Amino acid sequence: MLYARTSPAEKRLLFREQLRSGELLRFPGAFNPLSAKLIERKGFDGVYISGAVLSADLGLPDIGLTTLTEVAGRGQQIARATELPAIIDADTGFGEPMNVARTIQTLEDAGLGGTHIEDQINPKRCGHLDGKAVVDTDTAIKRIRAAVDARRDPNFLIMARTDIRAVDGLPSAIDRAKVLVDAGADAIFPEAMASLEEFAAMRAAVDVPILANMTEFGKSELFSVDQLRDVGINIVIWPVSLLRMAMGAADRALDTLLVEGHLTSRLGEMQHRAELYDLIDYASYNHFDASVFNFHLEH
Ligand SMILES: C[C@](O)(C(=O)O)[C@H](CC(=O)O)C(=O)O
Ligand SMILES: [Mg+2]
Repeated sequence: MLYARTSPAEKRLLFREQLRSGELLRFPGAFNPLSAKLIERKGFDGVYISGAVLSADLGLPDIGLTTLTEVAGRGQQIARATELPAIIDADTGFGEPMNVARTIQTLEDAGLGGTHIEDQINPKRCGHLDGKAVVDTDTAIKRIRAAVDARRDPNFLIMARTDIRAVDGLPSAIDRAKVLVDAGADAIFPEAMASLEEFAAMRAAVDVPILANMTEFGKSELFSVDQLRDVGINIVIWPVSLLRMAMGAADRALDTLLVEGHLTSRLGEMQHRAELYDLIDYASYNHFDASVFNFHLEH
C-alpha cells in the first residue's frame, strides 16, 4: 500500500549484494510508477529510469532539455513505487562538476539506487545517433570524481557511461573506461558497443560491473540475457522498450477507434480492470478504510 516498504538505503545495500553475487541483473525501463510495479511483480531485479523516456514522455527529444528537478522528481515517483532498486539516467550530470555533485546528492535524496554520468559534450544526444561528441579525458574524470566525492551513502552506485566507442572506436572506449574506474566509478556503461566481442573485450579490461544497453533500433545488436551473461555482463537495461510497446499499442488502438468506433475487438489486449486493481493493491486500501473498495470481479 502507498509506497515501498524498503528504505532507499536498504534498497542500495541489497543492490550492492546482488551485484556482488555476479548474477546478471535485469533492469527493464519503467515509464511510470505503475509500470515499475509491473516490473517488480514479474520478478525482475530492478527498474531503469531512462532520460530518453523522461523527455519523450514530455513530448521532447532526448537532447538535454530536461532539468535536474524534473528528472529527480520523476525518479522519486518511480523509485518509491517499488521495492526494487532503481537506476536513473543523469545524462551529463546537468552541468559542470559542481552541478554533478549536486545532482548526485539530489538523486540520493530522491531515493534512487544509482545513476550514470556520461562523457558526452553538452548538449548531449541519444547515444545511438550519429554526430555525438565527447569531452576530453580530463573533463570526464572530473565529472566522475565530483560525483563520487559528493555521495553520502557509499552504496549509491555511480556508473561512468562512455560514449566514445561510436566516436573513436573500441580501444579508446577501453582506455576511457579504465581511467574512469581509476577516478572512482563503481561500474562502467559502455554505450553503443557493436558486438558481443566488444563487450567481452571491455569485460577483460575492467574489474568493475558492466552495464549493457539493449535499446532497440540503435547501434547495438539485441543480445539475449544468456548471451550477455556468457560474456560477463552484470546489468542489462531495456530503457525504452516498455514505452515503445505501450505507444505501439496505443497507436493501434486509436486506429481501431477511428475505423470501428469502439474498442471491443481489442479488449483482450487490455490490462483488465481487475489486473490493474490487483497491481495497485486496492484491497489493502479497503482494509485501511472499508468504504474505499467497491469493485467486484463478477460485475
Ligand atoms: C539509455 C539512454 O540513455 C536512455 O536515455 O534511455 C538512451 C536510450 C535510447 O535513446 O534508445 C541512449 O542514449 O542509449
Ligand atoms: Mg539517456
